[in-house]
Amino acid sequence: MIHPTITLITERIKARSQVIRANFEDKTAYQAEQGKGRASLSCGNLAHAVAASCRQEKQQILDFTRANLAIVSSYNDMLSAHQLYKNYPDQIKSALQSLGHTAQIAGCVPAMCDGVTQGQPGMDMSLFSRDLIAQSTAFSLSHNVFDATLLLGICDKIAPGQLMGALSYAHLPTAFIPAGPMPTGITNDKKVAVRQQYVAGEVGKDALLEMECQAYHSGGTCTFYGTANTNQLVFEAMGLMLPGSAFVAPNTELRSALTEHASLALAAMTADSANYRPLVDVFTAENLVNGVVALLASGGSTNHTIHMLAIARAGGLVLTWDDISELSDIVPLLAKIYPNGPADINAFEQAGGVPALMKALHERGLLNSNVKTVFGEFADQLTQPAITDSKLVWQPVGESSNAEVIAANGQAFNQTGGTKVLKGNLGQAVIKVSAVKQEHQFIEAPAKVFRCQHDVEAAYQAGEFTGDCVIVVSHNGPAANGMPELHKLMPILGNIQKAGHQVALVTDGRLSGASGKIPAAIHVSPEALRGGTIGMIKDGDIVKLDCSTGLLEVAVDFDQRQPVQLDTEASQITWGRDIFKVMRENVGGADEGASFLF
Ligand SMILES: O=C(O)C(=O)C[C@H](O)[C@H](O)COP(=O)(O)O
Repeated sequence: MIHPTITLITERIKARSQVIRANFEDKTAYQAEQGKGRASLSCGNLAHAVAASCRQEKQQILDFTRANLAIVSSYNDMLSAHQLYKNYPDQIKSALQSLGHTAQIAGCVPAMCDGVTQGQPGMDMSLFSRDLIAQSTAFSLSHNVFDATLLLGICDKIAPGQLMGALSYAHLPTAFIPAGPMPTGITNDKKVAVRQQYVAGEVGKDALLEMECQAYHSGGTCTFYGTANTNQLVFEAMGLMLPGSAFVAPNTELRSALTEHASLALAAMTADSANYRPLVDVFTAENLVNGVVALLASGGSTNHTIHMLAIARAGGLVLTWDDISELSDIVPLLAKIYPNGPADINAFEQAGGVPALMKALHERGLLNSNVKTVFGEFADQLTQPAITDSKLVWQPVGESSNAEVIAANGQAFNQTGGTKVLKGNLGQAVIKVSAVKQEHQFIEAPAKVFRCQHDVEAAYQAGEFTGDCVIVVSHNGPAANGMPELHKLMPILGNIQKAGHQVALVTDGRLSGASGKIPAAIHVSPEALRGGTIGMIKDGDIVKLDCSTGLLEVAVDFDQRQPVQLDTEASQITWGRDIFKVMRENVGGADEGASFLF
Protein backbone atom coordinates (compact mmCIF):
# COMPACT_ATOMS: atom_id res chain seq x y z
CA MET A 1 0.00 0.00 0.00
CA ILE A 2 1.35 3.37 -0.94
CA HIS A 3 1.60 5.95 1.85
CA PRO A 4 -1.23 8.51 1.43
CA THR A 5 1.19 11.46 1.74
CA ILE A 6 3.19 10.20 -1.26
CA THR A 7 0.02 10.12 -3.33
CA LEU A 8 -1.17 13.45 -1.97
CA ILE A 9 2.06 15.26 -2.79
CA THR A 10 2.43 13.60 -6.20
CA GLU A 11 -1.11 14.67 -7.11
CA ARG A 12 -0.54 18.14 -5.68
CA ILE A 13 2.54 18.61 -7.87
CA LYS A 14 0.58 17.48 -10.92
CA ALA A 15 -2.33 19.79 -10.15
CA ARG A 16 -0.23 22.93 -9.68
CA SER A 17 1.90 22.05 -12.73
CA GLN A 18 -1.00 21.41 -15.08
CA VAL A 19 -0.37 24.32 -17.43
CA ILE A 20 3.41 24.22 -17.66
CA ARG A 21 3.45 20.42 -17.87
CA ALA A 22 0.95 20.54 -20.72
CA ASN A 23 3.17 23.06 -22.50
CA PHE A 24 6.21 20.84 -21.88
CA GLU A 25 4.43 17.74 -23.22
CA ASP A 26 3.06 19.65 -26.25
CA LYS A 27 6.51 20.99 -27.11
CA THR A 28 8.01 17.51 -26.74
CA ALA A 29 5.26 15.91 -28.83
CA TYR A 30 5.79 18.52 -31.54
CA GLN A 31 9.49 17.67 -31.69
CA ALA A 32 8.70 13.95 -31.80
CA GLU A 33 6.22 14.46 -34.65
CA GLN A 34 8.93 16.03 -36.79
CA GLY A 35 10.39 12.53 -37.11
CA LYS A 36 14.05 11.68 -37.23
CA GLY A 37 16.11 14.83 -36.90
CA ARG A 38 18.46 13.71 -39.67
CA ALA A 39 15.56 13.36 -42.09
CA SER A 40 14.68 17.02 -41.79
CA LEU A 41 18.21 18.21 -42.56
CA SER A 42 19.35 19.34 -45.99
CA CYS A 43 22.14 17.50 -47.76
CA GLY A 44 24.46 20.37 -46.88
CA ASN A 45 23.45 20.13 -43.21
CA LEU A 46 24.09 16.39 -43.22
CA ALA A 47 27.43 16.68 -44.98
CA HIS A 48 28.63 19.06 -42.27
CA ALA A 49 27.43 16.64 -39.56
CA VAL A 50 29.49 13.73 -40.93
CA ALA A 51 32.38 15.60 -42.52
CA ALA A 52 34.87 14.33 -39.97
CA SER A 53 33.49 10.79 -39.69
CA CYS A 54 35.29 7.85 -41.20
CA ARG A 55 33.77 6.24 -44.30
CA GLN A 56 31.95 3.45 -42.51
CA GLU A 57 30.61 5.73 -39.78
CA LYS A 58 29.50 8.27 -42.37
CA GLN A 59 27.50 5.63 -44.23
CA GLN A 60 25.88 4.42 -41.02
CA ILE A 61 24.91 7.90 -39.86
CA LEU A 62 23.43 8.63 -43.29
CA ASP A 63 21.51 5.35 -43.15
CA PHE A 64 18.52 6.49 -41.17
CA THR A 65 17.59 2.95 -40.14
CA ARG A 66 20.56 2.90 -37.73
CA ALA A 67 20.65 4.73 -34.43
CA ASN A 68 23.04 7.63 -33.91
CA LEU A 69 23.47 8.48 -30.23
CA ALA A 70 24.52 11.86 -28.84
CA ILE A 71 27.19 11.72 -26.18
CA VAL A 72 27.15 14.84 -24.01
CA SER A 73 30.31 14.58 -21.99
CA SER A 74 31.69 16.54 -19.09
CA TYR A 75 35.16 15.03 -19.48
CA ASN A 76 38.18 16.99 -18.41
CA ASP A 77 41.42 15.57 -17.13
CA MET A 78 41.70 17.48 -13.86
CA LEU A 79 38.49 16.56 -12.05
CA SER A 80 38.66 13.13 -10.51
CA ALA A 81 35.02 12.20 -11.15
CA HIS A 82 35.08 13.32 -14.77
CA GLN A 83 38.59 12.24 -15.73
CA LEU A 84 37.30 8.67 -15.89
CA TYR A 85 35.13 9.55 -18.87
CA LYS A 86 38.18 9.88 -21.14
CA ASN A 87 37.76 6.50 -22.85
CA TYR A 88 33.99 6.20 -22.55
CA PRO A 89 33.16 7.56 -26.02
CA ASP A 90 35.45 5.00 -27.68
CA GLN A 91 34.01 2.22 -25.55
CA ILE A 92 30.44 3.30 -26.35
CA LYS A 93 31.15 3.68 -30.06
CA SER A 94 32.73 0.25 -30.33
CA ALA A 95 29.84 -1.41 -28.44
CA LEU A 96 27.33 0.28 -30.77
CA GLN A 97 29.38 -0.59 -33.86
CA SER A 98 28.79 -4.29 -33.15
CA LEU A 99 25.14 -3.68 -34.18
CA GLY A 100 25.84 -1.10 -36.87
CA HIS A 101 24.87 1.89 -34.72
CA THR A 102 26.94 5.01 -34.11
CA ALA A 103 27.54 7.67 -31.51
CA GLN A 104 29.03 11.14 -31.81
CA ILE A 105 30.41 13.34 -29.07
CA ALA A 106 27.70 15.93 -29.59
CA GLY A 107 29.35 18.34 -27.21
CA CYS A 108 31.34 18.77 -24.02
CA VAL A 109 29.93 20.78 -21.15
CA PRO A 110 31.97 22.80 -18.66
CA ALA A 111 32.67 21.02 -15.39
CA MET A 112 33.93 22.84 -12.34
CA CYS A 113 34.70 21.47 -8.90
CA ASP A 114 33.46 22.95 -5.65
CA GLY A 115 36.28 21.18 -3.83
CA VAL A 116 38.82 23.22 -5.85
CA THR A 117 36.88 26.49 -5.53
CA GLN A 118 35.72 26.21 -1.91
CA GLY A 119 36.39 29.61 -0.30
CA GLN A 120 37.77 30.96 -3.61
CA PRO A 121 36.41 33.56 -6.07
CA GLY A 122 35.56 30.80 -8.59
CA MET A 123 32.88 29.52 -6.21
CA ASP A 124 30.78 32.60 -7.00
CA MET A 125 30.22 31.21 -10.52
CA SER A 126 29.63 27.63 -9.47
CA LEU A 127 25.84 27.59 -9.14
CA PHE A 128 25.42 29.51 -12.38
CA SER A 129 27.40 26.80 -14.16
CA ARG A 130 24.39 24.48 -13.74
CA ASP A 131 22.20 26.57 -16.01
CA LEU A 132 25.08 27.19 -18.40
CA ILE A 133 25.55 23.41 -18.62
CA ALA A 134 21.82 23.06 -19.35
CA GLN A 135 22.25 25.52 -22.21
CA SER A 136 25.44 23.77 -23.37
CA THR A 137 23.58 20.44 -23.43
CA ALA A 138 20.83 21.99 -25.55
CA PHE A 139 23.53 23.39 -27.87
CA SER A 140 25.08 19.94 -28.15
CA LEU A 141 21.76 18.39 -29.13
CA SER A 142 20.77 21.27 -31.39
CA HIS A 143 22.52 19.73 -34.41
CA ASN A 144 19.50 17.44 -34.37
CA VAL A 145 21.17 14.40 -35.90
CA PHE A 146 20.57 12.13 -32.89
CA ASP A 147 18.13 9.40 -31.90
CA ALA A 148 19.00 9.21 -28.19
CA THR A 149 21.13 10.97 -25.58
CA LEU A 150 23.83 9.59 -23.30
CA LEU A 151 24.75 11.95 -20.49
CA LEU A 152 28.27 11.53 -19.10
CA GLY A 153 28.19 13.69 -16.01
CA ILE A 154 28.45 13.22 -12.28
CA CYS A 155 29.35 16.16 -10.11
CA ASP A 156 27.39 18.83 -8.35
CA LYS A 157 26.10 21.22 -11.04
CA ILE A 158 27.01 19.10 -14.03
CA ALA A 159 24.53 16.23 -13.86
CA PRO A 160 21.57 18.47 -12.86
CA GLY A 161 22.46 20.89 -15.67
CA GLN A 162 22.75 18.08 -18.23
CA LEU A 163 19.35 16.73 -17.21
CA MET A 164 17.79 20.19 -17.48
CA GLY A 165 19.25 20.60 -20.97
CA ALA A 166 18.25 17.09 -22.05
CA LEU A 167 14.68 17.84 -20.97
CA SER A 168 14.47 20.32 -23.82
CA TYR A 169 14.99 17.28 -26.09
CA ALA A 170 12.70 15.02 -24.06
CA HIS A 171 11.41 13.28 -27.20
CA LEU A 172 14.73 11.41 -27.24
CA PRO A 173 15.43 8.36 -25.04
CA THR A 174 17.98 9.62 -22.51
CA ALA A 175 20.14 8.03 -19.83
CA PHE A 176 22.98 8.88 -17.48
CA ILE A 177 26.10 6.76 -17.70
CA PRO A 178 27.86 6.95 -14.31
CA ALA A 179 31.58 6.33 -13.78
CA GLY A 180 31.77 5.41 -10.07
CA PRO A 181 33.47 6.56 -6.86
CA MET A 182 37.18 6.66 -6.02
CA PRO A 183 38.51 3.98 -3.64
CA THR A 184 38.30 4.82 0.05
CA GLY A 185 41.24 6.88 1.35
CA ILE A 186 41.65 8.07 4.92
CA THR A 187 38.44 8.29 6.91
CA ASN A 188 36.26 11.38 6.73
CA ASP A 189 36.42 11.69 10.53
CA LYS A 190 40.23 11.86 10.38
CA LYS A 191 39.95 14.48 7.62
CA VAL A 192 37.70 16.67 9.77
CA ALA A 193 39.90 16.22 12.84
CA VAL A 194 43.06 17.37 11.03
CA ARG A 195 41.24 20.40 9.57
CA GLN A 196 40.02 21.44 13.01
CA GLN A 197 43.56 21.01 14.38
CA TYR A 198 44.87 23.20 11.56
CA VAL A 199 42.47 26.13 12.13
CA ALA A 200 43.21 25.89 15.86
CA GLY A 201 46.95 26.20 15.05
CA GLU A 202 47.76 22.70 16.34
CA VAL A 203 49.20 21.31 13.08
CA GLY A 204 50.91 23.04 10.16
CA LYS A 205 50.12 23.36 6.47
CA ASP A 206 52.34 20.41 5.48
CA ALA A 207 50.34 18.01 7.65
CA LEU A 208 47.12 19.47 6.31
CA LEU A 209 48.15 19.09 2.66
CA GLU A 210 49.39 15.55 3.23
CA MET A 211 46.07 14.60 4.81
CA GLU A 212 44.03 16.25 2.00
CA CYS A 213 46.00 14.36 -0.65
CA GLN A 214 45.33 11.09 1.17
CA ALA A 215 41.61 11.85 1.19
CA TYR A 216 41.51 12.87 -2.50
CA HIS A 217 43.83 10.52 -4.30
CA SER A 218 42.57 9.11 -7.61
CA GLY A 219 39.89 9.03 -10.29
CA GLY A 220 36.23 8.77 -9.26
CA THR A 221 33.77 10.80 -7.21
CA CYS A 222 34.81 11.91 -3.73
CA THR A 223 33.78 9.21 -1.29
CA PHE A 224 31.70 11.34 1.10
CA TYR A 225 27.97 11.69 0.52
CA GLY A 226 28.13 15.16 -0.98
CA THR A 227 26.28 16.67 -3.89
CA ALA A 228 27.94 14.51 -6.57
CA ASN A 229 27.02 11.20 -4.98
CA THR A 230 23.57 12.55 -4.11
CA ASN A 231 23.05 13.26 -7.83
CA GLN A 232 23.91 9.66 -8.60
CA LEU A 233 21.67 8.17 -5.93
CA VAL A 234 18.71 10.41 -6.73
CA PHE A 235 18.95 9.95 -10.50
CA GLU A 236 19.13 6.18 -10.10
CA ALA A 237 16.05 6.38 -7.86
CA MET A 238 14.32 8.39 -10.60
CA GLY A 239 15.01 5.60 -13.09
CA LEU A 240 17.43 7.68 -15.16
CA MET A 241 20.28 5.14 -15.17
CA LEU A 242 20.65 1.37 -15.06
CA PRO A 243 19.55 -0.15 -11.72
CA GLY A 244 22.42 -0.58 -9.28
CA SER A 245 24.85 1.27 -11.54
CA ALA A 246 25.47 4.48 -9.58
CA PHE A 247 28.29 3.34 -7.30
CA VAL A 248 29.92 0.39 -9.04
CA ALA A 249 33.72 0.83 -8.78
CA PRO A 250 35.53 2.35 -11.76
CA ASN A 251 37.80 0.26 -13.99
CA THR A 252 36.00 -3.00 -13.30
CA GLU A 253 34.51 -5.56 -15.67
CA LEU A 254 31.08 -4.78 -14.24
CA ARG A 255 31.43 -1.04 -14.83
CA SER A 256 32.41 -1.60 -18.49
CA ALA A 257 29.59 -4.07 -19.02
CA LEU A 258 27.07 -1.57 -17.63
CA THR A 259 28.29 1.19 -19.95
CA GLU A 260 28.05 -1.05 -22.99
CA HIS A 261 24.66 -2.43 -21.99
CA ALA A 262 23.21 1.07 -21.45
CA SER A 263 24.43 2.23 -24.87
CA LEU A 264 23.01 -0.77 -26.72
CA ALA A 265 19.72 -0.67 -24.81
CA LEU A 266 19.23 3.00 -25.63
CA ALA A 267 19.96 2.37 -29.32
CA ALA A 268 17.17 -0.22 -29.24
CA MET A 269 14.49 2.19 -27.99
CA THR A 270 14.58 4.98 -30.53
CA ALA A 271 11.46 6.53 -32.04
CA ASP A 272 11.21 4.07 -34.91
CA SER A 273 11.20 1.01 -32.61
CA ALA A 274 8.33 -0.68 -30.79
CA ASN A 275 10.21 -0.03 -27.53
CA TYR A 276 10.30 3.76 -27.98
CA ARG A 277 10.82 5.29 -24.56
CA PRO A 278 11.40 9.04 -24.67
CA LEU A 279 12.62 10.96 -21.62
CA VAL A 280 9.21 12.64 -21.30
CA ASP A 281 7.69 9.26 -20.34
CA VAL A 282 10.26 8.71 -17.61
CA PHE A 283 10.49 12.22 -16.22
CA THR A 284 7.14 12.31 -14.41
CA ALA A 285 5.80 13.68 -11.14
CA GLU A 286 5.88 10.10 -9.80
CA ASN A 287 9.57 9.62 -10.52
CA LEU A 288 10.35 13.13 -9.28
CA VAL A 289 8.75 12.32 -5.92
CA ASN A 290 10.66 9.01 -5.82
CA GLY A 291 13.86 11.01 -6.28
CA VAL A 292 12.98 13.37 -3.42
CA VAL A 293 12.08 10.42 -1.17
CA ALA A 294 15.45 8.79 -1.89
CA LEU A 295 17.18 12.12 -1.25
CA LEU A 296 15.54 12.40 2.18
CA ALA A 297 15.95 8.75 3.18
CA SER A 298 19.66 8.96 2.42
CA GLY A 299 20.27 12.33 4.13
CA GLY A 300 21.44 13.77 0.80
CA SER A 301 22.93 17.13 -0.09
CA THR A 302 21.10 20.35 0.75
CA ASN A 303 22.04 21.54 -2.75
CA HIS A 304 19.26 19.29 -4.01
CA THR A 305 16.64 21.48 -2.39
CA ILE A 306 17.69 23.94 -5.08
CA HIS A 307 18.54 21.60 -7.97
CA MET A 308 15.42 19.43 -7.72
CA LEU A 309 13.23 22.53 -8.05
CA ALA A 310 15.13 23.69 -11.14
CA ILE A 311 15.19 20.21 -12.71
CA ALA A 312 11.46 19.81 -12.07
CA ARG A 313 10.78 23.16 -13.72
CA ALA A 314 12.79 22.13 -16.79
CA GLY A 315 10.43 19.14 -17.11
CA GLY A 316 7.25 21.16 -16.65
CA LEU A 317 6.75 20.39 -12.95
CA VAL A 318 6.57 22.76 -9.98
CA LEU A 319 8.17 21.33 -6.85
CA THR A 320 8.30 23.40 -3.65
CA TRP A 321 10.22 23.38 -0.37
CA ASP A 322 6.93 22.61 1.38
CA ASP A 323 6.63 19.41 -0.69
CA ILE A 324 10.14 18.42 0.38
CA SER A 325 9.47 19.29 4.02
CA GLU A 326 6.19 17.37 4.17
CA LEU A 327 7.83 14.35 2.56
CA SER A 328 10.63 14.67 5.09
CA ASP A 329 8.06 14.25 7.90
CA ILE A 330 7.08 10.77 6.69
CA VAL A 331 10.33 9.47 5.18
CA PRO A 332 12.68 7.89 7.74
CA LEU A 333 16.46 8.21 7.51
CA LEU A 334 17.53 4.78 6.27
CA ALA A 335 21.17 5.38 5.30
CA LYS A 336 24.10 6.75 7.24
CA ILE A 337 26.86 7.95 4.98
CA TYR A 338 29.34 10.71 5.86
CA PRO A 339 28.57 13.49 6.93
CA ASN A 340 25.63 11.65 8.54
CA GLY A 341 27.87 8.88 9.86
CA PRO A 342 31.41 7.56 9.52
CA ALA A 343 30.83 5.26 6.49
CA ASP A 344 31.55 6.38 2.94
CA ILE A 345 29.83 5.75 -0.37
CA ASN A 346 31.83 2.56 -1.01
CA ALA A 347 30.51 1.11 2.28
CA PHE A 348 26.99 2.10 1.17
CA GLU A 349 27.49 0.23 -2.10
CA GLN A 350 28.77 -2.84 -0.27
CA ALA A 351 25.75 -2.75 2.06
CA GLY A 352 23.42 -3.09 -0.94
CA GLY A 353 23.59 0.35 -2.53
CA VAL A 354 20.67 2.15 -4.15
CA PRO A 355 18.62 -1.03 -4.87
CA ALA A 356 18.68 -1.99 -1.14
CA LEU A 357 17.57 1.52 -0.18
CA MET A 358 14.80 1.40 -2.81
CA LYS A 359 13.65 -1.98 -1.52
CA ALA A 360 13.43 -0.68 2.05
CA LEU A 361 11.48 2.38 0.88
CA HIS A 362 9.18 0.29 -1.30
CA GLU A 363 8.39 -2.05 1.59
CA ARG A 364 7.26 0.98 3.58
CA GLY A 365 5.01 2.16 0.76
CA LEU A 366 7.12 5.28 0.25
CA LEU A 367 7.72 5.05 -3.51
CA ASN A 368 5.46 5.44 -6.51
CA SER A 369 5.73 2.05 -8.20
CA ASN A 370 3.50 2.87 -11.20
CA VAL A 371 6.45 4.30 -13.09
CA LYS A 372 8.52 3.54 -16.15
CA THR A 373 12.28 3.85 -15.96
CA VAL A 374 14.61 4.56 -18.87
CA PHE A 375 15.44 0.88 -19.21
CA GLY A 376 12.37 -0.87 -17.86
CA GLU A 377 9.89 -0.88 -15.01
CA PHE A 378 9.91 -0.03 -11.32
CA ALA A 379 10.54 -3.66 -10.27
CA ASP A 380 13.93 -3.51 -12.02
CA GLN A 381 15.06 -0.88 -9.54
CA LEU A 382 15.04 -3.50 -6.80
CA THR A 383 17.70 -5.55 -8.59
CA GLN A 384 21.48 -5.46 -8.58
CA PRO A 385 23.84 -6.06 -11.48
CA ALA A 386 26.54 -8.73 -11.44
CA ILE A 387 28.77 -10.58 -13.87
CA THR A 388 27.91 -14.28 -13.95
CA ASP A 389 29.57 -16.63 -16.44
CA SER A 390 30.97 -13.55 -18.21
CA LYS A 391 27.43 -12.20 -18.67
CA LEU A 392 25.81 -9.12 -17.18
CA VAL A 393 22.79 -10.16 -15.13
CA TRP A 394 20.49 -8.49 -12.59
CA GLN A 395 19.55 -10.29 -9.39
CA PRO A 396 16.92 -9.36 -6.79
CA VAL A 397 18.59 -7.28 -4.09
CA GLY A 398 18.65 -8.70 -0.56
CA GLU A 399 18.39 -6.90 2.77
CA SER A 400 21.06 -4.48 3.92
CA SER A 401 24.27 -6.39 4.59
CA ASN A 402 25.58 -3.70 6.95
CA ALA A 403 22.98 -2.34 9.36
CA GLU A 404 25.35 0.48 10.39
CA VAL A 405 25.12 1.94 6.89
CA ILE A 406 21.70 0.93 5.51
CA ALA A 407 19.18 0.31 8.29
CA ALA A 408 18.19 -3.31 8.88
CA ASN A 409 14.77 -4.50 7.80
CA GLY A 410 12.04 -2.48 9.55
CA GLN A 411 14.60 -0.28 11.35
CA ALA A 412 15.51 3.38 10.79
CA PHE A 413 18.27 5.72 11.97
CA ASN A 414 15.69 8.43 12.45
CA GLN A 415 11.94 8.53 12.06
CA THR A 416 12.05 11.57 9.78
CA GLY A 417 14.18 12.49 6.77
CA GLY A 418 17.27 14.61 6.67
CA THR A 419 15.96 17.94 5.43
CA LYS A 420 13.51 20.44 6.90
CA VAL A 421 12.20 23.85 6.00
CA LEU A 422 12.41 26.59 8.62
CA LYS A 423 10.03 29.55 8.61
CA GLY A 424 9.73 32.80 10.52
CA ASN A 425 10.40 36.49 10.11
CA LEU A 426 13.43 35.88 7.87
CA GLY A 427 11.22 34.14 5.28
CA GLN A 428 12.14 30.52 4.73
CA ALA A 429 15.33 28.50 4.96
CA VAL A 430 16.53 24.93 4.65
CA ILE A 431 18.27 22.90 7.34
CA LYS A 432 19.69 19.40 7.19
CA VAL A 433 19.36 17.73 10.57
CA SER A 434 20.48 14.20 9.80
CA ALA A 435 23.98 14.84 11.17
CA VAL A 436 23.09 17.44 13.83
CA LYS A 437 23.01 15.98 17.35
CA GLN A 438 19.70 16.34 19.20
CA GLU A 439 21.19 18.75 21.77
CA HIS A 440 22.19 21.15 18.98
CA GLN A 441 18.81 21.21 17.26
CA PHE A 442 17.58 24.14 19.34
CA ILE A 443 19.57 27.33 19.80
CA GLU A 444 18.68 30.82 21.00
CA ALA A 445 21.67 33.12 21.00
CA PRO A 446 22.88 36.59 19.97
CA ALA A 447 23.73 37.19 16.31
CA LYS A 448 27.22 37.98 15.08
CA VAL A 449 26.75 39.46 11.63
CA PHE A 450 29.11 39.17 8.66
CA ARG A 451 28.81 39.88 4.95
CA CYS A 452 31.65 37.61 3.85
CA GLN A 453 32.94 34.24 5.02
CA HIS A 454 36.54 35.48 5.18
CA ASP A 455 35.54 38.01 7.84
CA VAL A 456 34.28 35.12 9.98
CA GLU A 457 37.69 33.48 9.65
CA ALA A 458 39.41 36.72 10.64
CA ALA A 459 37.13 37.16 13.67
CA TYR A 460 37.84 33.59 14.73
CA GLN A 461 41.60 34.13 14.46
CA ALA A 462 41.17 37.31 16.52
CA GLY A 463 39.51 35.21 19.28
CA GLU A 464 36.11 36.91 18.97
CA PHE A 465 33.94 33.83 19.51
CA THR A 466 33.90 33.38 23.26
CA GLY A 467 30.27 32.45 23.93
CA ASP A 468 27.06 31.11 22.39
CA CYS A 469 26.29 32.80 19.07
CA VAL A 470 24.45 32.57 15.79
CA ILE A 471 26.81 33.49 12.97
CA VAL A 472 24.85 35.33 10.27
CA VAL A 473 26.45 35.58 6.83
CA SER A 474 24.15 37.69 4.66
CA HIS A 475 24.48 39.09 1.12
CA ASN A 476 25.63 35.70 -0.17
CA GLY A 477 22.47 34.85 -2.12
CA PRO A 478 22.22 34.07 -5.86
CA ALA A 479 21.66 37.70 -6.93
CA ALA A 480 24.40 39.06 -4.64
CA ASN A 481 27.37 36.87 -5.50
CA GLY A 482 26.08 33.65 -7.06
CA MET A 483 25.31 31.96 -3.73
CA PRO A 484 28.66 30.38 -2.86
CA GLU A 485 29.06 27.35 -0.62
CA LEU A 486 30.44 28.44 2.76
CA HIS A 487 31.77 25.00 3.70
CA LYS A 488 35.18 26.39 4.73
CA LEU A 489 33.48 27.77 7.84
CA MET A 490 32.74 24.27 9.11
CA PRO A 491 36.05 23.58 10.92
CA ILE A 492 35.75 26.97 12.64
CA LEU A 493 32.16 26.40 13.72
CA GLY A 494 33.13 22.87 14.73
CA ASN A 495 35.82 24.26 17.04
CA ILE A 496 33.44 26.82 18.60
CA GLN A 497 31.03 23.95 19.30
CA LYS A 498 33.88 21.79 20.66
CA ALA A 499 34.79 24.61 23.06
CA GLY A 500 31.37 24.08 24.66
CA HIS A 501 29.45 26.94 23.04
CA GLN A 502 26.14 26.70 21.24
CA VAL A 503 26.69 27.84 17.67
CA ALA A 504 24.63 27.96 14.47
CA LEU A 505 24.96 29.44 10.99
CA VAL A 506 22.22 31.49 9.31
CA THR A 507 22.90 32.51 5.72
CA ASP A 508 21.38 33.21 2.34
CA GLY A 509 24.37 31.36 0.88
CA ARG A 510 24.80 27.59 0.46
CA LEU A 511 26.76 24.84 2.14
CA SER A 512 28.57 21.88 0.61
CA GLY A 513 26.78 18.54 0.52
CA ALA A 514 29.54 17.39 2.85
CA SER A 515 28.54 19.84 5.62
CA GLY A 516 26.23 18.69 8.35
CA LYS A 517 27.21 18.60 12.03
CA ILE A 518 26.54 22.26 12.79
CA PRO A 519 22.93 23.50 12.81
CA ALA A 520 22.81 25.67 9.70
CA ALA A 521 19.80 27.55 8.35
CA ILE A 522 20.87 28.05 4.76
CA HIS A 523 19.35 29.29 1.48
CA VAL A 524 17.46 31.94 3.49
CA SER A 525 14.92 33.44 1.08
CA PRO A 526 14.35 36.18 0.18
CA GLU A 527 18.05 36.95 0.09
CA ALA A 528 19.43 40.15 1.61
CA LEU A 529 20.15 41.84 -1.72
CA ARG A 530 16.52 41.47 -2.76
CA GLY A 531 15.24 43.06 0.44
CA GLY A 532 15.26 39.96 2.66
CA THR A 533 15.21 40.69 6.40
CA ILE A 534 18.36 38.60 6.88
CA GLY A 535 20.20 41.69 5.65
CA MET A 536 18.77 43.80 8.50
CA ILE A 537 19.97 41.63 11.40
CA LYS A 538 22.39 43.44 13.72
CA ASP A 539 25.03 42.13 16.13
CA GLY A 540 23.38 41.11 19.39
CA ASP A 541 19.86 40.48 17.99
CA ILE A 542 18.53 37.29 19.52
CA VAL A 543 18.07 34.55 16.91
CA LYS A 544 16.01 31.46 17.67
CA LEU A 545 16.42 28.30 15.57
CA ASP A 546 14.22 25.35 16.52
CA CYS A 547 14.43 22.27 14.30
CA SER A 548 11.55 20.48 16.01
CA THR A 549 9.01 23.23 15.30
CA GLY A 550 10.64 24.46 12.07
CA LEU A 551 11.07 28.00 13.46
CA LEU A 552 13.73 30.53 12.47
CA GLU A 553 12.95 33.84 14.16
CA VAL A 554 14.82 36.99 15.15
CA ALA A 555 13.42 38.92 18.14
CA VAL A 556 13.20 42.13 16.15
CA ASP A 557 10.46 44.20 14.51
CA PHE A 558 11.99 44.49 11.03
CA ASP A 559 9.40 47.11 10.05
CA GLN A 560 11.43 49.50 12.17
CA ARG A 561 14.67 48.75 10.32
CA GLN A 562 16.05 49.88 6.97
CA PRO A 563 17.75 47.49 4.50
CA VAL A 564 21.53 47.78 4.43
CA GLN A 565 22.71 49.25 1.12
CA LEU A 566 25.68 47.21 0.01
CA ASP A 567 27.43 47.32 -3.36
CA THR A 568 27.82 43.57 -3.84
CA GLU A 569 28.89 44.07 -7.47
CA ALA A 570 32.12 45.62 -6.20
CA SER A 571 33.27 42.13 -5.14
CA GLN A 572 32.35 40.63 -8.51
CA ILE A 573 34.68 42.38 -10.93
CA THR A 574 37.65 40.01 -10.88
CA TRP A 575 38.38 36.38 -11.87
CA GLY A 576 35.68 36.28 -14.55
CA ARG A 577 32.80 37.15 -12.26
CA ASP A 578 32.12 40.42 -14.09
CA ILE A 579 30.82 38.57 -17.13
CA PHE A 580 28.24 36.76 -14.98
CA LYS A 581 26.40 39.98 -14.11
CA VAL A 582 23.51 39.15 -16.43
CA MET A 583 22.95 35.97 -14.43
CA ARG A 584 23.03 37.73 -11.06
CA GLU A 585 20.46 40.19 -12.37
CA ASN A 586 18.11 37.53 -13.71
CA VAL A 587 18.46 34.66 -11.27
CA GLY A 588 15.39 33.54 -9.31
CA GLY A 589 15.36 32.92 -5.56
CA ALA A 590 16.82 29.79 -3.98
CA ASP A 591 13.28 28.69 -3.11
CA GLU A 592 12.50 28.66 -6.84
CA GLY A 593 15.61 26.73 -7.87
CA ALA A 594 18.01 29.70 -8.21
CA SER A 595 17.82 29.53 -11.98
CA PHE A 596 18.22 32.24 -14.59
CA LEU A 597 16.45 30.08 -17.16
CA PHE A 598 12.85 30.17 -15.97
O1 LIG B 1 29.33 18.01 -2.11
C1 LIG B 1 29.41 19.23 -2.27
O2 LIG B 1 28.43 19.97 -2.30
C2 LIG B 1 30.74 19.84 -2.42
O3 LIG B 1 30.85 21.03 -2.58
C3 LIG B 1 31.90 18.98 -2.40
C4 LIG B 1 33.19 19.68 -2.15
O4 LIG B 1 34.15 18.94 -2.80
C5 LIG B 1 33.43 19.83 -0.71
O5 LIG B 1 33.52 21.19 -0.43
C6 LIG B 1 34.63 19.15 -0.23
O6 LIG B 1 34.31 18.42 0.88
P1 LIG B 1 35.31 18.28 2.11
O7 LIG B 1 36.58 17.70 1.62
O8 LIG B 1 34.63 17.39 3.12
O9 LIG B 1 35.50 19.66 2.61
